[in-house]
Amino acid sequence: MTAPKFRRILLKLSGEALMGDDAYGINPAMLGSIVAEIKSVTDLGVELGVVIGGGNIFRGVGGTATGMDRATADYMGMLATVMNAMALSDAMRQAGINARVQSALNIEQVVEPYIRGKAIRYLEEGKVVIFGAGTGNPFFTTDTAAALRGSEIGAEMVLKATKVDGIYTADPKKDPQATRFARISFDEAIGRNLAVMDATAFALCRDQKLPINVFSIFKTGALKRVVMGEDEGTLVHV
Ligand SMILES: Nc1ncnc2c1ncn2[C@@H]1O[C@H](COP(=O)(O)OP(=O)(O)OP(=O)(O)O)[C@@H](O)[C@H]1O
Ligand SMILES: O=c1ccn([C@@H]2O[C@H](COP(=O)(O)O)[C@@H](O)[C@H]2O)c(=O)[nH]1
Repeated sequence: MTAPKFRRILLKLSGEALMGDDAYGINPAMLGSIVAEIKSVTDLGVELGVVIGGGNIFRGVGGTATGMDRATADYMGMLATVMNAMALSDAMRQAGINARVQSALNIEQVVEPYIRGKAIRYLEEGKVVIFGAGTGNPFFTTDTAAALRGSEIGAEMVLKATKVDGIYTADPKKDPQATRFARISFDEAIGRNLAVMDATAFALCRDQKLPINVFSIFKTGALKRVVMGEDEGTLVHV
């Protein structure tokens, strides 16, 4: 059997994707199918860190729309990602995957704090590490957390698993004429202001020479295809 192309990766999972067909929250069937995709790569021996979003529960910008203070709303958003991380970890446990949650915000009665050295040790032991609470700072996103944790753990690639199957010339959900890039450089993605990922995340990955692959979490086998080095979604390169 062919070996995976990557030894250690950072997977950014869309929070919104967890809703499945529901209007809010975590859909158990959707969670189960995401875990099955993850198991297909952990079974290959790939070391996996995961950052999960919170858009299925709460986003800071949504809170500010109702007059809430931005930083307060962002802390709520970060706590939403911890709930998703806990749900994902438990679904992994049920599927026989050994996972640990580490949080960038201290809530030690609930999950352990983020400690880089410990996270790396868990990865070396074959455990999946789920990084909750984003970067721990308001005004950032979980995309930036993925770029940050990916850089810290020495991941060879950031895999952004989202609701669309790659990066397009414009948001494909709004513009049916948009066309997909097979590959795009960081400079072009930033220059074109492509909103699939925030510019801070793109810039950090560019500086760290950490490639990103954007693909659909709804497409069965796509995660494994990326890990095997096959052509899937959009590759963002230096
Ligand atoms: N140029 C583009 N190419 C592809 N998708 C784009 C583009 N511009 C905007 N998008 C939108 O960006 C979305 C993905 O980014 P976003 O981080 O908002 O969602 P997410 O991955 O579901 O994250 P979250 O974890 O916050 O829920 C896609 O669903 C798509 O509709
Ligand atoms: O480093 C971070 C990461 C996230 N937030 C807040 O959490 C929500 C949910 O994250 P998404 O990336 O949008 O899924 C986000 O909208 C922010 O409000 C943060 O403040 N800092």
